[in-house]
Amino acid sequence: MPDSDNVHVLRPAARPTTGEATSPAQGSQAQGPQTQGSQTQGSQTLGPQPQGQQPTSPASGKATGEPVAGAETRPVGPSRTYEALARAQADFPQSELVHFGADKPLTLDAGVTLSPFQIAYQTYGKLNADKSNAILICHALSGDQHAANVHPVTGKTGWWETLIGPGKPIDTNRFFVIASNVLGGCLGTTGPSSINPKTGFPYGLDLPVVTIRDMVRAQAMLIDHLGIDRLLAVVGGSMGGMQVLQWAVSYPERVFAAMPMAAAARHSAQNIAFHEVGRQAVMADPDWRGGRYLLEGTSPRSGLAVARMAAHITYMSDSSLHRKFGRRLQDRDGRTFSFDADFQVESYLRHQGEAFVDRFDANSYLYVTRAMDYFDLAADYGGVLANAFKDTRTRFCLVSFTSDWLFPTADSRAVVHALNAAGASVSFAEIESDKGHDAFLLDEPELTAITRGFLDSAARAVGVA
Ligand SMILES: CC(=O)SCCNC(=O)CCNC(=O)[C@H](O)C(C)(C)COP(=O)(O)OP(=O)(O)OC[C@H]1O[C@@H](n2cnc3c(N)ncnc32)[C@H](O)[C@@H]1OP(=O)(O)O
Ligand SMILES: N[C@@H](CCO)C(=O)O
Repeated sequence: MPDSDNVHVLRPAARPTTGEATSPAQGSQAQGPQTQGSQTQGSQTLGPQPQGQQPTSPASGKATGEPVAGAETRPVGPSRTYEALARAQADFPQSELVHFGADKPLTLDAGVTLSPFQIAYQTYGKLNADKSNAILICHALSGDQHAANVHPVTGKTGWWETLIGPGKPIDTNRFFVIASNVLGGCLGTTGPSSINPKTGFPYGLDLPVVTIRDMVRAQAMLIDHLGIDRLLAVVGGSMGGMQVLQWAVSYPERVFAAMPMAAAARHSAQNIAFHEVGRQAVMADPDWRGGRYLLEGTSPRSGLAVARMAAHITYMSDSSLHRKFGRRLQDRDGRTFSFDADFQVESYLRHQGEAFVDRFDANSYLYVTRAMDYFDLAADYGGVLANAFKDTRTRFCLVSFTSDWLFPTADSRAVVHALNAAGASVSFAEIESDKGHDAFLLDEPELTAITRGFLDSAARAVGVA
Protein backbone atom coordinates (compact mmCIF):
# COMPACT_ATOMS: atom_id res chain seq x y z
CA MET A 1 0.00 0.00 0.00
CA PRO A 2 1.21 3.50 -0.62
CA ASP A 3 3.18 5.08 2.16
CA SER A 4 3.37 8.82 2.32
CA ASP A 5 6.81 10.34 2.66
CA ASN A 6 6.28 10.57 6.34
CA VAL A 7 4.87 7.13 7.01
CA HIS A 8 7.57 4.51 7.16
CA VAL A 9 7.02 0.85 7.68
CA LEU A 10 9.87 -0.27 9.83
CA ARG A 11 10.97 -3.72 10.73
CA PRO A 12 12.35 -4.83 14.03
CA ALA A 13 15.65 -5.62 15.14
CA ALA A 14 18.02 -2.70 14.79
CA ARG A 15 18.27 -3.25 18.48
CA PRO A 16 20.87 -1.57 20.61
CA THR A 17 23.56 -3.66 22.17
CA THR A 18 22.74 -4.63 25.71
CA GLY A 19 26.15 -5.77 26.81
CA GLU A 20 26.29 -9.48 27.36
CA ALA A 21 22.53 -9.73 27.44
CA THR A 22 20.99 -12.36 25.24
CA SER A 23 17.31 -12.64 24.62
CA PRO A 24 15.56 -15.53 26.27
CA ALA A 25 13.58 -15.70 23.08
CA GLN A 26 16.31 -14.86 20.66
CA GLY A 27 15.28 -15.58 17.13
CA SER A 28 11.92 -16.72 18.34
CA GLN A 29 9.57 -14.44 16.52
CA ALA A 30 7.36 -17.40 15.94
CA GLN A 31 5.01 -16.24 13.22
CA GLY A 32 6.42 -13.59 11.01
CA PRO A 33 3.99 -10.80 10.31
CA GLN A 34 2.37 -11.15 6.95
CA THR A 35 1.01 -7.74 6.21
CA GLN A 36 0.30 -7.73 2.53
CA GLY A 37 1.82 -5.03 0.49
CA SER A 38 3.92 -3.37 3.17
CA GLN A 39 7.16 -1.90 2.08
CA THR A 40 10.08 -2.49 4.34
CA GLN A 41 12.38 0.47 4.50
CA GLY A 42 14.79 -0.79 7.08
CA SER A 43 15.08 0.40 10.60
CA GLN A 44 15.48 3.89 11.85
CA THR A 45 17.42 5.14 14.82
CA LEU A 46 15.56 7.95 16.50
CA GLY A 47 18.18 9.28 18.87
CA PRO A 48 20.69 8.43 21.53
CA GLN A 49 20.06 5.27 23.49
CA PRO A 50 18.61 5.83 26.93
CA GLN A 51 21.15 5.28 29.63
CA GLY A 52 18.72 2.97 31.34
CA GLN A 53 19.40 0.33 28.72
CA GLN A 54 22.74 -0.29 30.40
CA PRO A 55 22.69 -3.09 32.94
CA THR A 56 24.11 -0.79 35.58
CA SER A 57 23.67 2.89 36.16
CA PRO A 58 26.39 4.91 34.49
CA ALA A 59 25.65 7.67 36.96
CA SER A 60 26.02 5.73 40.17
CA GLY A 61 27.32 2.33 39.16
CA LYS A 62 24.43 0.96 41.20
CA ALA A 63 22.80 -2.19 39.95
CA THR A 64 19.35 -1.57 38.52
CA GLY A 65 17.94 -4.89 39.68
CA GLU A 66 16.93 -3.89 43.20
CA PRO A 67 14.57 -6.48 44.67
CA VAL A 68 11.35 -5.99 46.58
CA ALA A 69 12.22 -5.84 50.25
CA GLY A 70 12.45 -9.33 51.66
CA ALA A 71 11.51 -11.00 48.42
CA GLU A 72 12.85 -14.36 47.40
CA THR A 73 14.62 -12.67 44.58
CA ARG A 74 15.52 -13.88 41.19
CA PRO A 75 19.24 -13.36 40.62
CA VAL A 76 20.01 -9.70 39.98
CA GLY A 77 21.93 -10.42 36.78
CA PRO A 78 19.10 -12.08 34.85
CA SER A 79 16.62 -9.46 36.05
CA ARG A 80 18.85 -6.71 34.77
CA THR A 81 19.16 -8.56 31.51
CA TYR A 82 15.40 -8.84 31.08
CA GLU A 83 14.89 -5.23 32.04
CA ALA A 84 17.50 -4.05 29.53
CA LEU A 85 15.85 -6.13 26.83
CA ALA A 86 12.45 -4.70 27.69
CA ARG A 87 13.79 -1.16 27.50
CA ALA A 88 15.33 -1.81 24.10
CA GLN A 89 11.84 -2.69 22.82
CA ALA A 90 10.57 0.83 23.47
CA ASP A 91 12.27 2.22 20.39
CA PHE A 92 13.42 -0.90 18.59
CA PRO A 93 10.68 -3.46 19.01
CA GLN A 94 10.84 -6.92 17.53
CA SER A 95 7.61 -6.22 15.67
CA GLU A 96 6.23 -4.60 12.62
CA LEU A 97 6.50 -0.87 13.08
CA VAL A 98 4.81 2.08 11.45
CA HIS A 99 6.16 5.55 11.98
CA PHE A 100 3.81 8.52 11.48
CA GLY A 101 5.69 11.65 10.59
CA ALA A 102 4.97 15.36 10.71
CA ASP A 103 2.16 15.12 8.14
CA LYS A 104 0.22 12.68 10.33
CA PRO A 105 0.04 14.15 13.82
CA LEU A 106 -2.11 12.50 16.45
CA THR A 107 -4.54 14.88 18.11
CA LEU A 108 -4.88 13.96 21.77
CA ASP A 109 -7.76 14.54 24.18
CA ALA A 110 -5.31 16.55 26.30
CA GLY A 111 -5.58 19.25 23.62
CA VAL A 112 -2.13 18.80 22.13
CA THR A 113 -0.75 16.86 19.20
CA LEU A 114 1.80 14.11 19.28
CA SER A 115 4.14 14.01 16.31
CA PRO A 116 6.03 12.06 15.23
CA PHE A 117 4.92 8.83 16.80
CA GLN A 118 5.11 5.14 16.07
CA ILE A 119 2.99 2.04 16.51
CA ALA A 120 4.41 -1.45 16.99
CA TYR A 121 2.17 -4.29 15.93
CA GLN A 122 1.98 -7.95 15.04
CA THR A 123 -0.22 -9.62 12.46
CA TYR A 124 -1.24 -13.23 12.07
CA GLY A 125 -2.96 -14.83 9.08
CA LYS A 126 -3.56 -13.20 5.72
CA LEU A 127 -5.68 -10.28 4.66
CA ASN A 128 -8.14 -11.51 2.02
CA ALA A 129 -8.62 -9.85 -1.36
CA ASP A 130 -11.59 -7.67 -0.34
CA LYS A 131 -10.04 -6.90 3.07
CA SER A 132 -13.10 -8.11 4.90
CA ASN A 133 -11.50 -10.59 7.30
CA ALA A 134 -9.50 -8.30 9.62
CA ILE A 135 -9.88 -8.65 13.39
CA LEU A 136 -8.26 -6.14 15.71
CA ILE A 137 -7.16 -7.42 19.12
CA CYS A 138 -6.94 -4.84 21.91
CA HIS A 139 -4.76 -5.69 24.88
CA ALA A 140 -5.25 -5.01 28.57
CA LEU A 141 -3.22 -2.83 30.91
CA SER A 142 0.08 -4.65 30.85
CA GLY A 143 -0.37 -6.54 27.63
CA ASP A 144 1.22 -5.85 24.29
CA GLN A 145 1.18 -6.78 20.63
CA HIS A 146 2.59 -10.26 21.23
CA ALA A 147 -0.81 -11.88 21.54
CA ALA A 148 -0.02 -15.05 19.63
CA ASN A 149 3.74 -15.35 19.32
CA VAL A 150 6.61 -15.95 21.68
CA HIS A 151 7.31 -12.81 23.68
CA PRO A 152 10.67 -11.25 22.74
CA VAL A 153 11.49 -10.33 26.34
CA THR A 154 10.02 -13.05 28.51
CA GLY A 155 10.21 -15.93 26.05
CA LYS A 156 6.67 -16.92 27.06
CA THR A 157 3.90 -17.84 24.67
CA GLY A 158 1.55 -15.09 23.50
CA TRP A 159 -0.93 -13.88 26.08
CA TRP A 160 -3.99 -14.92 24.05
CA GLU A 161 -2.88 -18.16 22.46
CA THR A 162 -5.87 -19.74 24.15
CA LEU A 163 -8.03 -17.94 21.59
CA ILE A 164 -5.82 -16.94 18.63
CA GLY A 165 -4.22 -19.39 16.21
CA PRO A 166 -4.94 -21.84 13.40
CA GLY A 167 -8.28 -23.52 14.02
CA LYS A 168 -8.82 -21.58 17.25
CA PRO A 169 -11.83 -19.27 17.76
CA ILE A 170 -9.87 -16.31 16.39
CA ASP A 171 -8.81 -18.52 13.54
CA THR A 172 -5.67 -17.34 11.79
CA ASN A 173 -6.44 -19.70 8.89
CA ARG A 174 -9.49 -17.53 8.15
CA PHE A 175 -8.86 -14.15 9.70
CA PHE A 176 -6.19 -11.49 9.42
CA VAL A 177 -5.48 -10.70 13.06
CA ILE A 178 -3.85 -7.43 14.08
CA ALA A 179 -2.54 -6.72 17.58
CA SER A 180 -0.83 -3.42 18.35
CA ASN A 181 0.88 -2.04 21.41
CA VAL A 182 -1.13 0.84 22.92
CA LEU A 183 -0.10 4.45 22.93
CA GLY A 184 1.67 5.07 26.24
CA GLY A 185 2.92 1.48 26.33
CA CYS A 186 6.51 0.30 26.40
CA LEU A 187 6.84 -2.35 23.71
CA GLY A 188 7.42 -0.13 20.69
CA THR A 189 4.43 2.18 20.38
CA THR A 190 5.30 5.70 21.52
CA GLY A 191 5.22 5.90 25.30
CA PRO A 192 7.11 7.56 28.12
CA SER A 193 10.19 5.38 27.67
CA SER A 194 10.42 6.19 23.95
CA ILE A 195 12.96 8.70 22.77
CA ASN A 196 11.51 12.19 22.49
CA PRO A 197 12.84 13.32 19.12
CA LYS A 198 12.92 16.92 20.34
CA THR A 199 15.43 16.15 23.09
CA GLY A 200 17.03 12.89 22.09
CA PHE A 201 16.18 11.46 25.52
CA PRO A 202 13.24 9.41 26.82
CA TYR A 203 10.03 11.39 27.18
CA GLY A 204 9.42 10.45 30.81
CA LEU A 205 6.63 12.67 32.08
CA ASP A 206 6.99 15.06 29.12
CA LEU A 207 4.75 12.74 27.15
CA PRO A 208 1.20 14.15 27.22
CA VAL A 209 -1.29 12.11 29.22
CA VAL A 210 -3.21 9.85 26.85
CA THR A 211 -6.72 8.44 26.96
CA ILE A 212 -8.40 5.29 25.72
CA ARG A 213 -9.84 7.37 22.89
CA ASP A 214 -6.33 8.50 21.95
CA MET A 215 -5.21 4.87 21.89
CA VAL A 216 -8.09 4.06 19.57
CA ARG A 217 -7.38 7.06 17.32
CA ALA A 218 -3.83 5.83 16.92
CA GLN A 219 -5.07 2.30 16.14
CA ALA A 220 -7.42 3.75 13.51
CA MET A 221 -4.38 5.33 11.83
CA LEU A 222 -2.72 1.91 11.81
CA ILE A 223 -5.84 0.36 10.28
CA ASP A 224 -5.89 3.13 7.65
CA HIS A 225 -2.25 2.44 6.98
CA LEU A 226 -3.04 -1.23 6.41
CA GLY A 227 -5.67 -0.14 3.88
CA ILE A 228 -8.59 -1.64 5.81
CA ASP A 229 -11.90 0.27 5.75
CA ARG A 230 -13.96 -1.92 8.04
CA LEU A 231 -12.87 -4.40 10.68
CA LEU A 232 -14.75 -7.66 10.81
CA ALA A 233 -14.38 -7.51 14.57
CA VAL A 234 -12.66 -5.72 17.41
CA VAL A 235 -12.02 -7.96 20.42
CA GLY A 236 -10.42 -7.38 23.80
CA GLY A 237 -10.64 -7.82 27.56
CA SER A 238 -10.40 -5.39 30.47
CA MET A 239 -8.73 -2.24 29.13
CA GLY A 240 -8.89 -4.01 25.78
CA GLY A 241 -12.66 -4.13 26.21
CA MET A 242 -12.71 -0.41 26.89
CA GLN A 243 -10.95 0.10 23.56
CA VAL A 244 -13.48 -2.17 21.85
CA LEU A 245 -16.35 -0.04 23.18
CA GLN A 246 -14.53 3.14 22.19
CA TRP A 247 -13.99 1.81 18.67
CA ALA A 248 -17.71 1.10 18.34
CA VAL A 249 -18.54 4.63 19.46
CA SER A 250 -15.80 6.54 17.61
CA TYR A 251 -15.90 4.55 14.35
CA PRO A 252 -19.25 2.75 14.21
CA GLU A 253 -19.12 2.32 10.46
CA ARG A 254 -15.72 0.65 10.70
CA VAL A 255 -16.66 -2.06 13.21
CA PHE A 256 -18.90 -4.88 12.04
CA ALA A 257 -18.74 -6.82 15.31
CA ALA A 258 -17.50 -5.89 18.76
CA MET A 259 -16.60 -8.22 21.61
CA PRO A 260 -15.69 -6.52 24.88
CA MET A 261 -14.90 -8.93 27.71
CA ALA A 262 -14.58 -8.25 31.44
CA ALA A 263 -14.92 -4.54 30.72
CA ALA A 264 -16.98 -1.48 31.56
CA ALA A 265 -18.11 1.77 29.98
CA ARG A 266 -16.36 3.72 32.72
CA HIS A 267 -13.76 3.09 35.35
CA SER A 268 -15.32 2.84 38.79
CA ALA A 269 -14.26 4.87 41.83
CA GLN A 270 -12.92 1.68 43.41
CA ASN A 271 -10.80 0.92 40.36
CA ILE A 272 -9.45 4.47 40.21
CA ALA A 273 -8.59 4.06 43.88
CA PHE A 274 -6.64 0.86 43.26
CA HIS A 275 -4.74 2.53 40.44
CA GLU A 276 -3.89 5.48 42.62
CA VAL A 277 -2.38 3.14 45.22
CA GLY A 278 -0.22 1.60 42.51
CA ARG A 279 0.90 4.94 41.13
CA GLN A 280 1.76 6.21 44.57
CA ALA A 281 3.87 3.11 45.17
CA VAL A 282 5.82 3.84 41.98
CA MET A 283 6.25 7.53 42.70
CA ALA A 284 7.26 6.91 46.32
CA ASP A 285 10.20 4.79 45.20
CA PRO A 286 13.29 7.04 45.48
CA ASP A 287 14.58 5.47 42.28
CA TRP A 288 11.64 6.86 40.34
CA ARG A 289 13.45 10.24 40.40
CA GLY A 290 10.44 12.31 39.39
CA GLY A 291 10.00 10.07 36.36
CA ARG A 292 13.57 10.64 35.14
CA TYR A 293 14.95 7.24 36.13
CA LEU A 294 15.98 6.33 32.59
CA LEU A 295 18.13 9.44 32.39
CA GLU A 296 19.56 8.94 35.85
CA GLY A 297 20.29 5.25 35.42
CA THR A 298 18.02 4.04 38.21
CA SER A 299 14.90 1.88 38.17
CA PRO A 300 11.94 2.08 40.56
CA ARG A 301 11.71 -1.68 40.81
CA SER A 302 10.40 -1.86 44.35
CA GLY A 303 7.62 0.64 43.76
CA LEU A 304 6.47 -0.93 40.52
CA ALA A 305 6.62 -4.42 42.01
CA VAL A 306 4.46 -3.38 44.95
CA ALA A 307 2.01 -1.71 42.54
CA ARG A 308 1.76 -4.94 40.58
CA MET A 309 1.38 -7.09 43.68
CA ALA A 310 -1.57 -5.03 44.86
CA ALA A 311 -3.09 -4.97 41.37
CA HIS A 312 -2.62 -8.68 40.88
CA ILE A 313 -4.83 -9.42 43.88
CA THR A 314 -7.61 -7.54 42.09
CA TYR A 315 -7.19 -9.74 38.99
CA MET A 316 -7.97 -12.86 41.00
CA SER A 317 -10.75 -13.89 43.34
CA ASP A 318 -10.79 -14.88 46.98
CA SER A 319 -11.73 -18.42 46.00
CA SER A 320 -9.02 -18.79 43.35
CA LEU A 321 -6.38 -17.56 45.81
CA HIS A 322 -7.74 -20.02 48.34
CA ARG A 323 -7.82 -22.84 45.79
CA LYS A 324 -4.25 -22.16 44.65
CA PHE A 325 -2.58 -21.46 47.98
CA GLY A 326 -4.90 -21.60 50.96
CA ARG A 327 -2.79 -20.98 54.07
CA ARG A 328 -0.04 -23.28 52.89
CA LEU A 329 3.55 -22.40 53.75
CA GLN A 330 6.25 -21.79 51.16
CA ASP A 331 9.07 -24.37 51.25
CA ARG A 332 9.13 -24.55 55.04
CA ASP A 333 7.68 -26.71 57.77
CA GLY A 334 6.62 -23.93 60.12
CA ARG A 335 6.33 -20.22 60.65
CA THR A 336 9.66 -18.37 60.80
CA PHE A 337 8.43 -15.57 63.07
CA SER A 338 9.92 -13.09 60.62
CA PHE A 339 8.70 -11.09 57.65
CA ASP A 340 10.01 -13.51 55.09
CA ALA A 341 7.48 -14.97 52.65
CA ASP A 342 6.20 -17.72 54.92
CA PHE A 343 2.99 -18.19 52.98
CA GLN A 344 2.81 -19.44 49.40
CA VAL A 345 0.52 -16.59 48.51
CA GLU A 346 3.18 -14.08 49.63
CA SER A 347 5.85 -15.82 47.60
CA TYR A 348 3.50 -15.91 44.61
CA LEU A 349 2.76 -12.20 44.79
CA ARG A 350 6.43 -11.35 45.15
CA HIS A 351 7.11 -13.44 42.08
CA GLN A 352 4.37 -11.64 40.14
CA GLY A 353 5.82 -8.26 41.17
CA GLU A 354 9.37 -9.16 40.20
CA ALA A 355 8.36 -10.70 36.90
CA PHE A 356 6.34 -7.63 36.01
CA VAL A 357 9.19 -5.21 36.66
CA ASP A 358 11.34 -7.19 34.27
CA ARG A 359 9.01 -6.55 31.36
CA PHE A 360 7.14 -3.31 32.03
CA ASP A 361 8.11 0.35 32.30
CA ALA A 362 7.14 2.22 35.48
CA ASN A 363 6.11 5.42 33.72
CA SER A 364 4.04 3.44 31.23
CA TYR A 365 2.26 2.01 34.26
CA LEU A 366 1.34 5.56 35.30
CA TYR A 367 0.16 6.54 31.82
CA VAL A 368 -1.85 3.42 31.03
CA THR A 369 -3.58 3.28 34.42
CA ARG A 370 -4.43 6.98 33.98
CA ALA A 371 -5.96 6.31 30.59
CA MET A 372 -8.22 3.70 32.18
CA ASP A 373 -9.18 6.08 35.01
CA TYR A 374 -10.24 8.77 32.54
CA PHE A 375 -12.43 6.37 30.56
CA ASP A 376 -16.10 7.33 30.72
CA LEU A 377 -17.90 6.60 27.49
CA ALA A 378 -21.14 8.36 28.41
CA ALA A 379 -19.44 11.58 29.50
CA ASP A 380 -19.57 13.11 26.00
CA TYR A 381 -23.24 12.16 25.64
CA GLY A 382 -24.75 13.97 28.57
CA GLY A 383 -24.12 10.98 30.79
CA VAL A 384 -26.55 8.85 28.76
CA LEU A 385 -24.65 5.80 27.59
CA ALA A 386 -27.36 4.76 25.11
CA ASN A 387 -26.76 7.97 23.19
CA ALA A 388 -23.14 6.94 22.62
CA PHE A 389 -24.46 3.98 20.63
CA LYS A 390 -27.27 5.79 18.82
CA ASP A 391 -27.97 4.30 15.35
CA THR A 392 -25.15 1.82 15.70
CA ARG A 393 -25.20 -1.08 13.27
CA THR A 394 -22.36 -2.89 14.97
CA ARG A 395 -23.31 -6.25 16.46
CA PHE A 396 -22.08 -6.76 20.01
CA CYS A 397 -21.28 -9.71 22.23
CA LEU A 398 -20.36 -8.93 25.84
CA VAL A 399 -18.80 -11.36 28.27
CA SER A 400 -18.34 -11.11 32.03
CA PHE A 401 -17.21 -13.56 34.72
CA THR A 402 -19.09 -14.32 37.91
CA SER A 403 -16.04 -13.91 40.19
CA ASP A 404 -14.71 -10.71 38.57
CA TRP A 405 -15.02 -8.10 41.31
CA LEU A 406 -12.89 -5.54 39.41
CA PHE A 407 -15.18 -5.31 36.38
CA PRO A 408 -18.25 -7.04 37.78
CA THR A 409 -21.12 -8.35 35.70
CA ALA A 410 -23.17 -5.28 36.62
CA ASP A 411 -20.75 -3.15 34.56
CA SER A 412 -21.31 -5.27 31.47
CA ARG A 413 -25.05 -5.39 32.12
CA ALA A 414 -25.15 -1.58 32.14
CA VAL A 415 -23.60 -1.57 28.66
CA VAL A 416 -26.07 -4.20 27.48
CA HIS A 417 -28.97 -2.11 28.78
CA ALA A 418 -27.65 0.95 26.95
CA LEU A 419 -27.23 -1.05 23.75
CA ASN A 420 -30.79 -2.37 24.12
CA ALA A 421 -32.04 1.18 24.59
CA ALA A 422 -30.18 2.18 21.44
CA GLY A 423 -31.80 -0.69 19.55
CA ALA A 424 -28.48 -2.40 18.91
CA SER A 425 -27.89 -6.05 18.17
CA VAL A 426 -26.38 -7.43 21.36
CA SER A 427 -25.81 -10.72 23.10
CA PHE A 428 -24.38 -11.17 26.56
CA ALA A 429 -22.89 -14.08 28.49
CA GLU A 430 -21.97 -14.17 32.14
CA ILE A 431 -19.55 -17.05 32.49
CA GLU A 432 -19.41 -19.05 35.71
CA SER A 433 -15.78 -19.03 36.84
CA ASP A 434 -13.88 -18.68 40.11
CA LYS A 435 -10.80 -17.26 38.34
CA GLY A 436 -11.65 -13.60 38.79
CA HIS A 437 -10.98 -10.78 36.33
CA ASP A 438 -8.07 -12.50 34.58
CA ALA A 439 -10.37 -15.37 33.56
CA PHE A 440 -10.50 -13.83 30.10
CA LEU A 441 -6.80 -14.71 29.71
CA LEU A 442 -7.25 -18.33 30.74
CA ASP A 443 -8.52 -21.46 29.11
CA GLU A 444 -12.25 -21.13 29.77
CA PRO A 445 -14.20 -23.55 27.55
CA GLU A 446 -17.35 -21.42 27.60
CA LEU A 447 -15.37 -18.35 26.55
CA THR A 448 -13.81 -20.35 23.73
CA ALA A 449 -17.20 -21.54 22.52
CA ILE A 450 -18.83 -18.11 22.71
CA THR A 451 -15.96 -16.39 20.91
CA ARG A 452 -16.00 -19.01 18.17
CA GLY A 453 -19.74 -18.79 17.72
CA PHE A 454 -19.87 -15.01 17.65
CA LEU A 455 -17.00 -14.61 15.19
CA ASP A 456 -18.25 -17.46 12.95
CA SER A 457 -21.60 -15.75 12.74
CA ALA A 458 -20.01 -12.37 11.93
CA ALA A 459 -17.82 -13.99 9.28
CA ARG A 460 -20.85 -15.70 7.69
CA ALA A 461 -22.76 -12.43 7.64
CA VAL A 462 -20.06 -10.66 5.63
CA GLY A 463 -19.22 -13.68 3.48
CA VAL A 464 -15.78 -14.52 4.88
CA ALA A 465 -14.99 -18.12 3.95
C1 LIG B 1 -3.96 -8.93 29.28
C2 LIG B 1 -3.01 -8.76 28.30
O1 LIG B 1 -3.28 -8.20 27.35
S1 LIG B 1 -1.47 -9.38 28.52
C3 LIG B 1 -1.06 -9.43 30.19
C4 LIG B 1 -1.46 -10.70 30.75
N1 LIG B 1 -0.49 -11.24 31.58
C5 LIG B 1 -0.49 -10.98 32.85
O2 LIG B 1 -1.32 -10.29 33.37
C6 LIG B 1 0.62 -11.66 33.60
C7 LIG B 1 0.34 -11.78 35.05
N2 LIG B 1 -0.89 -12.43 35.25
C8 LIG B 1 -0.96 -13.75 35.53
O3 LIG B 1 -0.02 -14.48 35.70
C9 LIG B 1 -2.36 -14.20 35.63
O4 LIG B 1 -2.60 -14.83 36.82
C10 LIG B 1 -2.72 -15.08 34.49
C11 LIG B 1 -4.20 -15.15 34.49
C12 LIG B 1 -2.34 -14.43 33.18
C13 LIG B 1 -2.08 -16.48 34.55
O5 LIG B 1 -2.76 -17.30 35.44
P1 LIG B 1 -2.29 -18.81 35.71
O6 LIG B 1 -1.98 -19.49 34.42
O7 LIG B 1 -3.33 -19.42 36.59
O8 LIG B 1 -0.92 -18.64 36.44
P2 LIG B 1 -0.67 -18.33 37.97
O9 LIG B 1 -1.50 -17.20 38.42
O10 LIG B 1 -0.78 -19.61 38.75
O11 LIG B 1 0.84 -17.87 37.95
C14 LIG B 1 1.86 -18.75 37.54
C15 LIG B 1 3.19 -18.15 37.91
O12 LIG B 1 3.27 -18.00 39.34
C16 LIG B 1 4.40 -18.73 39.82
N3 LIG B 1 4.08 -19.27 41.12
C17 LIG B 1 3.07 -20.11 41.42
N4 LIG B 1 3.12 -20.40 42.74
C18 LIG B 1 4.16 -19.71 43.26
C19 LIG B 1 4.69 -19.61 44.57
N5 LIG B 1 4.17 -20.26 45.61
N6 LIG B 1 5.78 -18.82 44.75
C20 LIG B 1 6.33 -18.15 43.71
N7 LIG B 1 5.84 -18.21 42.45
C21 LIG B 1 4.78 -19.00 42.23
C22 LIG B 1 4.62 -19.81 38.80
O13 LIG B 1 5.95 -20.31 38.86
C23 LIG B 1 4.34 -19.06 37.52
O14 LIG B 1 5.45 -18.25 37.23
P3 LIG B 1 5.76 -17.78 35.72
O15 LIG B 1 4.49 -17.11 35.22
O16 LIG B 1 6.90 -16.86 35.86
O17 LIG B 1 6.06 -19.03 34.95
N1 LIG C 1 -3.72 -9.00 34.15
C1 LIG C 1 -4.05 -8.28 32.96
C2 LIG C 1 -5.41 -7.69 33.01
C3 LIG C 1 -5.49 -6.50 33.92
O1 LIG C 1 -6.69 -5.82 33.66
C4 LIG C 1 -3.00 -7.26 32.65
O2 LIG C 1 -2.09 -7.10 33.45
O3 LIG C 1 -3.05 -6.63 31.61
